[in-house]
Parts: sequence; structure tokens; C-alpha cells
Amino acid sequence: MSNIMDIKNAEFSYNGKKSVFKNVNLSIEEGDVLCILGPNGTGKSTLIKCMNSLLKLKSGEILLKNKSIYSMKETELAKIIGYIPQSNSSIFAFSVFDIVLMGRTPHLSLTSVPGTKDYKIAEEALKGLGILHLKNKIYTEISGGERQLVLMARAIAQQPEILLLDEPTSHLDFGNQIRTLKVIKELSKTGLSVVMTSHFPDHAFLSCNKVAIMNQGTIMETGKPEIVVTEHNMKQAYGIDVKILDVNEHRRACIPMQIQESHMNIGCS
Ligand SMILES: Nc1ncnc2c1ncn2[C@@H]1O[C@H](COP(=O)(O)OP(=O)(O)OP(=O)(O)O)[C@@H](O)[C@H]1O
Repeated sequence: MSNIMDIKNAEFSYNGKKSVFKNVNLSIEEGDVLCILGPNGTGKSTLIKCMNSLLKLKSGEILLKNKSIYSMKETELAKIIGYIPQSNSSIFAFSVFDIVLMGRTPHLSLTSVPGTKDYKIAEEALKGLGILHLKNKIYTEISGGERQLVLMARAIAQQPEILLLDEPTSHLDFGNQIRTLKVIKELSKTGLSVVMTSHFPDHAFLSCNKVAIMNQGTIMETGKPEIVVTEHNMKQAYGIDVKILDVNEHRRACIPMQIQESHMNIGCS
């Protein structure tokens, strides 16, 4: 397997302030699904934005197919990297189909318009996520969860080699969360690499082959979900007690333990 992305000794700070993270080292191979876990504000979204060259590292490097991302043009990056940010609001009242078709832009020349092949790919992406029925709706008139699925369809239609997903399931209902994780896993079997952030350690068991826990300004641990998502590490990262259970031979789960009454001191005397 070859590495699609290598992050070496990465350090980042906003406007020269205290570093958000440093000493970050990660390698993403073809077909990897890497889940970045970690408490609020530890820099998961910032790291994803650095991987996409939206933010520039203070030091260290990010290589995309052995080439520094800073030496690559935006159009070149757009052919390889797909990105879905955390916020999915939009002021543009395009149809859902047009939004998904926009995913094809990096593959079109400046003068060309989408053709039959592009239309087919966009339709297949909507179908794959079970949202073909939204095709003619106006993007600004659909729900937050539906928008998240539409942006996922757009990223799939883009046919990138690596997909960066910042909390891809945050607005989705229980069923759509699991279906989206399944789509991610299926896509990885075609060779697509995925980096996603999540607030649910269980998502790592459901769809990922690698996990990185970000905590206190660096990567606390990285490796296979079975090795990294442990009761000890979850307590370290999130400060809560969880149980790791083998539901059956294919399914390991991470569930929080019951909330102790003594933890529920919310000021009611
Ligand atoms: N534009 C910005 N300017 C200055 N500081 C920022 C900016 N964006 C984020 N930060 C700070 O950088 C740190 C990391 O933020 P980031 O959004 O990357 O964390 P996160 O792990 O993705 O958090 P969450 O899980 O809550 O989404 C936080 O302390 C945050 O306040």
C-alpha cells in the first residue's frame, strides 16, 4: 500500500498565539479510513483544514502523494482532495442536483460544461446515499441532515483520492449515521482514503481501520481501533468511564457507563 498523505512534525497556531497542536505525525494509506477522535477544542477541525491547505502549518510538512501540498495549485489539490466542513449552511439557492454536479468541477476544463457522464455520476452519488428523491429540491429549503447528505454526495461525485470529512454524521439521524458510515467503508474498498473526525468512539469500530486521538495539543495515540479505543484511553481523553464490549465476533462497541448521581451536581440544592 502506498501513502496518499503524510503529516510530519506538524505544528499550527492561529495568529502566532499558543500552538493548537504540535508534533503531529500521521500517515494515511490508500483505502484507509482514519477517525480523529478527541475532546472539544483539541484541534481536529484545524488539522483537517491544514490537510486541505486551507490553513498553513507553522512548521512541519504535509505531503500529498509525496509532494508538499504547498507546492500544489488549488486545481491540482481539488482533483485529489474532497472536503466537507463542519458547517453546511449556504446562501445559494441551487437545486440539490446542481450542488452535487458542482463536485465534477475539478474534472472539467475552463470552457467545458458537465456532460452525460458527469450527470450520471452525480445521480449515482445521490442514489448511493438514498437521497435521489431530493434531486430537484432547493438546497436552502432542505434540513440540516439532508444538506449533510447532499454535501457527501457532492464529495463522492468529485471522485477524489482522499476525502476529508469534519464530523460527517453530526446532523444525521441514527439510521443515516450508520448508513453514511457504511458508505464510507464501502468507498474505502474502492481505494478511496478517508479522514473523518467524530465525537463518537464507536464510529471508529463501525467504519475505520485507524484511529488517532488528539488530546492536549498533540496525538495521544494512533493505531487500529481495537488497540486505541480502550477504556483507559477514553477515560484519559474524555474523562468518562466507558465499557468496551464484544457484541459478537464482528462487532466491538464502546458504550458509556451509567451517570453516577454524584456527577449530576447541576446546582439544584
Ligand atoms: N479561526 C480561529 N481563530 C483563532 N482560534 C481558533 C480559530 N478556530 C479555532 N480556534 C481555536 O483552536 C482550537 C482548536 O479548534 P478546533 O475547531 O480545531 O477544535 P476541534 O477539536 O475541532 O473542536 P470541536 O470538537 O469542538 O469541533 C480551539 O481552542 C479554538 O478555540
